[in-house]
Amino acid sequence: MVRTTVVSAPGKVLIAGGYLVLDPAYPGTVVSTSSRFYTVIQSQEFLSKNSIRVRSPQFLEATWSYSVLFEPAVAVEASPENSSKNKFVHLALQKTIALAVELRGAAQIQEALTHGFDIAIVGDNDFYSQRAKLESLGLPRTLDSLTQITPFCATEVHLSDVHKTGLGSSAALITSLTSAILVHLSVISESSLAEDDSRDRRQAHNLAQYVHCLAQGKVGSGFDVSAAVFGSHLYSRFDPAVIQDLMSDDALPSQLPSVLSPSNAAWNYRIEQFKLPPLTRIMLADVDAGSDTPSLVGKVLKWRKENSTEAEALWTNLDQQNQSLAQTLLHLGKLAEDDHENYASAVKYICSLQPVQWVANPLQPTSERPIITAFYEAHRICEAIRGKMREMGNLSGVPIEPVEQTTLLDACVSQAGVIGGGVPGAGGYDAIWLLVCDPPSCAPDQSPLERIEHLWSHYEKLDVSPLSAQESMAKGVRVEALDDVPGLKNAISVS
Ligand SMILES: Nc1ncnc2c1ncn2[C@@H]1O[C@H](COP(=O)(O)OP(=O)(O)OP(=O)(O)O)[C@@H](O)[C@H]1O
Ligand SMILES: C[C@@](O)(CCOP(=O)(O)O)CC(=O)O
Repeated sequence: MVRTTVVSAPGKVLIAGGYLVLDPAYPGTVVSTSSRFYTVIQSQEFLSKNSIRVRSPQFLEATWSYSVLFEPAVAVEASPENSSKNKFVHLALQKTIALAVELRGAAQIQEALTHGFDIAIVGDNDFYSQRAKLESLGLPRTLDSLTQITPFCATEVHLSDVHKTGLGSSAALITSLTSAILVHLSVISESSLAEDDSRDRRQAHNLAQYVHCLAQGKVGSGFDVSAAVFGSHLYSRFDPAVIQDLMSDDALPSQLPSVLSPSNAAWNYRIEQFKLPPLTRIMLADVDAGSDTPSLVGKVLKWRKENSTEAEALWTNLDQQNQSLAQTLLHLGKLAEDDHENYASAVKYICSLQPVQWVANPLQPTSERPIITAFYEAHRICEAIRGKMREMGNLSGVPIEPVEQTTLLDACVSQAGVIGGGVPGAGGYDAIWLLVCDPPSCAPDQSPLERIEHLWSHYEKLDVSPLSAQESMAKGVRVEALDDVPGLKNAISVS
């Protein structure tokens, strides 16, 4: 029987904390998405000993072959016949196998590679823009249309030409790939990877975080990898010094176990529980081809450095608003837990009213009032954060929430039942997020979801296409059964 390991990891949306989260003093609020990357590893008799073949069947000419050498030192070499390079995949193989050899000994890893590994990697359709596909199928840009596209559908382009949607494909890919190899080589156990804060999960985090930094050639805040491993949370970054010694070309495999160890206290990232309130749903839109995040980040950080007094005041204010938003959303979750009936009834009530009307009704039952007030507070804070992010953009000369996005977001957040929204992460032209009420059994003409879909699909000033992602119910990285993921077996089968 072919031995198979499947590990998935979610994408992310940073709803609050863009730029600030680069500084360990300021937490960011990251929501992990139902859209995931999947890595499927199969030990195949037809592949030669110590060989690894990696395939990304959603792309043209996306197969890469590698050989694992154990002498004189462990190394993973790309085949000269590969038609392209994939730095992310290559580094993931090199570092994960080197760590595995250090932790389990070369003999165990060599034994596991008696039959070569076939590794297939696929991402949910949400990671890549589906506008062209919807158009070619003659389908309107709605959530329902997205369900009609084959899961993990072929993009018909080379990987380097794909239009990504900003959900953090590389972080989800690296996390699912490195964790899948660790599980397949029995370096970490399936059951322990599933536990919230287990050693194995932290081991998977430290490795993925390191490989992602190496592949990107820089140490970002790391919230994307952290969301891929742990799911939604409030994230405060780690000190880059922890991996500094491993970032150079001279780094030795023997350094990996201690630096990447789950017991290494220098991994000082902080994670606090977070999830969106019940009966609400995040909605994401792929807006327009866009902005170049690295240059946005560079400019904002330069402005902050050169204008430290003004920046300090702005950062402090934004941080207060960011934290208030997270706490208000968590408080709503608590209110729902304490009194689900009144909570559900309050959600239903605000569903058909614009935010400005939510707290205007003096006849509101007192039992629902604190709930509605908290929803209004969340709305108000989202708007305040948007204002401050615009200010950051204006001051640093960067289109964080450019005027086109402002017009679109204003139209969205004034709809009945919309709690708030903004530009995710670094901002720019290419995406927006909204938090909308999503009560059960809502008549279509009463549903905020449908109102937003209608607004987006009829919006003439910009191309706006929904993504199907919701908040992930499963927390972060997880082992899957190949047959249980709809469309996965088909997507990875060799045609
Ligand atoms: N399906 C895939 N198969 C193999 N490699 C992939 C795949 N998707 C992404 N990659 C790797 O990740 C790299 C893209 O990384 P990059 O950092 O540009 O993405 P990102 O910023 O995470 O994207 P996003 O816009 O989704 O946030 C690609 O060059 C490739 O090496
Ligand atoms: C600007 C920044 O804070 C967020 C970038 O987020 P995104 O890639 O736009 O989702 C950078 C970072 O945190 O690494």
